[in-house]
Amino acid sequence: MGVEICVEGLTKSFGHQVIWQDVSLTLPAGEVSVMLGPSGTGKSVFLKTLVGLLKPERGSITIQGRDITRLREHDLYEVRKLFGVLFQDGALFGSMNLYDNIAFPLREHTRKSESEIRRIVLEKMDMVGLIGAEEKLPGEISGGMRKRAGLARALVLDPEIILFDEPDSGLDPVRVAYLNQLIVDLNAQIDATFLIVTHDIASARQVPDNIGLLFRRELVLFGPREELLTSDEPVVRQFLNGRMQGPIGMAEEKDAAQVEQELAQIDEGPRVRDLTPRLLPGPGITRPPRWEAIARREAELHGTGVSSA
Ligand SMILES: Nc1ncnc2c1ncn2[C@@H]1O[C@H](COP(=O)(O)OP(=O)(O)OP(=O)(O)O)[C@@H](O)[C@H]1O
Repeated sequence: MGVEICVEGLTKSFGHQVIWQDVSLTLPAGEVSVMLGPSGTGKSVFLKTLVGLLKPERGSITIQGRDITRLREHDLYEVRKLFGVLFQDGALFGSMNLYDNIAFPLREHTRKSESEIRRIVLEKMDMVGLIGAEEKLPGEISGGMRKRAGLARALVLDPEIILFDEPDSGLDPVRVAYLNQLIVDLNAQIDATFLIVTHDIASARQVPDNIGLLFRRELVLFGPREELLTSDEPVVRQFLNGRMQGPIGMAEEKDAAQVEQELAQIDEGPRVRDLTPRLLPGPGITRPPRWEAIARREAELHGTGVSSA
């Protein structure tokens, strides 16, 4: 059923450069959360810190009752097995075919027989729609297929938590739509806790239960999707609308007077509090109770007449 991750007062610096400070949030078990933020605000650093690859200076990350920032390497190794990570480029080995790439964690971290490994690898390749591509090399397939192969590899150890680092980067809008549907379907099927770092606002509007935004070395907001999508916070409005006017500058922050002047000139008209309908698991995917409840709520909100799959 996925596990909860509780982050409290987390601060990460490199030398004198503070990346973010005093970050507190809870990723609820089994839910999908998205982390947004301008480039360079430390979203990837946040993912690496959660999985224990980077050590924070202050704060705690509690998973299954243990603060992983204080674990020794051996115990951390055990906790890492709870995680599956989809890196930006899929992080596949270029010289290995997809089958061997996806089998790699099983061969490295388990004592399973080759026939058992085969069963698991083909099951995960089927889940991400890659059956038939076992012999392909990463260089012979499209970026979208590489992402799906990376996702299949992230799934083979049956993770409780999956971290996605910009799963949509480099994909065309149609492939992004397919990938989003795959993410929602997977969440319904495996019930793990998902955290997705993305720049894609359309995905952030449709996919998650919760959204967070990092800016100016702080977590500006983290909460239910509806809360962020309808927030009046200037940085949130600027980010969601992808416009230049507001606190986020080209490379550096703007001064307060300039921001105030820019905001005064914006005429957004009547606030369109459009809550984009949530993406639901596709037909053929059995909806667990959590997704049934979401579908009912969506149907009430949007009058879509959505019923169970
Ligand atoms: N190992 C490291 N050592 C020193 N500085 C680092 C290290 N890793 C990241 N940084 C710095 O941390 C900051 C945040 O980087 P990060 O890649 O997490 O940003 P991001 O929000 O994911 O950006 P983008 O959206 O462009 O991918 C950057 O200034 C980067 O140079």
